[in-house]
Amino acid sequence: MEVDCKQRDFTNKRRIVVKVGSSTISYENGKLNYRRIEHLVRELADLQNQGKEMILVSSGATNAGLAPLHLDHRPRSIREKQAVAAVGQGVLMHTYEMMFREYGQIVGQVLLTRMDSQDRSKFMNSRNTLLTMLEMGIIPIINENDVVAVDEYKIGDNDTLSAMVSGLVDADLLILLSDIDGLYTDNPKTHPEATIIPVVHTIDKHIYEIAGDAGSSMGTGGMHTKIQAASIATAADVDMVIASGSEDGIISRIVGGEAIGTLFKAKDTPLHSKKRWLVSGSRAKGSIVVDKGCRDAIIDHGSSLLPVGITAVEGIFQEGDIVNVQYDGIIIAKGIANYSSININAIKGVQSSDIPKVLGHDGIYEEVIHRDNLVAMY
Ligand SMILES: Nc1ncnc2c1ncn2[C@@H]1O[C@H](COP(=O)(O)OP(=O)(O)O)[C@@H](O)[C@H]1O
Ligand SMILES: N[C@@H](CCC(=O)OP(=O)(O)O)C(=O)O
Repeated sequence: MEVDCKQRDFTNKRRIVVKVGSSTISYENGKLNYRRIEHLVRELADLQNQGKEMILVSSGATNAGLAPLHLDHRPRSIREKQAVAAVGQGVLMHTYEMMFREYGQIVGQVLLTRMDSQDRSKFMNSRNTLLTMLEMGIIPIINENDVVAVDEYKIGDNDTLSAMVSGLVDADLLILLSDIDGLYTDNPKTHPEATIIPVVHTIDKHIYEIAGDAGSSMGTGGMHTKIQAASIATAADVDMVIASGSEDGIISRIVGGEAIGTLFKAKDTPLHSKKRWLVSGSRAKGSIVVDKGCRDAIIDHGSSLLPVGITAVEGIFQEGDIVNVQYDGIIIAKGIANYSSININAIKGVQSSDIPKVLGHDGIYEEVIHRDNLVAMY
């Protein structure tokens, strides 16, 4: 983990995704914080006027549905939460639409589920719509489609959704606004002595270990989902900043290059379309666990994944499915498997030249994942 307090050069960042959490745009009693929303809208509109392309990922539908339904807390059951979100999403959009109109901006609602990016053609469709909106000067306002998204179609948190969106539209910068002003060495709500980390260059196990759960009953996922988001964004070549949503003017200051919050540096390896989809849209069906040598070959040398470095296989998947590659308990890469989980189990630890001996006619590939179909996420 390196620390770097230098000014950041964000002047060329043109396409910017801003994500606001429920805790940023609502009060603790669940009601909307109009003052905050107004400041946020004003900043986004102003940056759009400067020629930037702004995209807003906004949480808060569930909270915004509480007051109209005379509820004082979020319901427990998923069905009721979905019904409340259906009401709240309308309230939220109406509020944004009115406020953005005051500043002469047109907004469009985009509700996504994992299904909308799971296969590559759907990924490209969602991408085309969003890019067309940007071309037309529309500010997309995105949330998960909570009303229909359950189980396997659910992304589950808007930190991850905003990182996926950033990859989907080739964003230059992702800003996560939260109730905390960055990643700390420990959860500052329980460890007041914790200090902020200004820059993270590599998202390693230590970074996951210090990231805890949500600080309020309103947030989903806490710092952990923000680190997952950073892993997707930086692998998709997008810089990401976590900063406080309660400071007025913070987005402009970040875009202006002030060293605020925690910056997660992009990998600086522009990705081709297929790899972009692998990182930002696809969902893994299982995991391949590798040893240290294999980890180093993939991360440090961009090598293919060979059977000799595999120690275990998790889940059931087929040849051609997308899988995570794990080392030491964290996901270090994502790729398309050349073999099924059953066959990988049979060839794990084996030299590539011996694959045909183990698998017979099925053993046609030297690599379990070819480097062209493998993206590092570490
Ligand atoms: N290492 C850490 N650094 C900063 N915050 C942390 C850390 N670990 C856990 N947290 C908690 O994560 C919270 C932010 O996540 P969350 O409540 O989900 O916010 P949001 O609603 O903005 O998405 C913080 O308020 C804090 O309590
Ligand atoms: N889609 C949900 C929010 C999910 C979510 O990630 O919330 P948060 O942690 O506040 O960003 C909603 O609009 O209520």
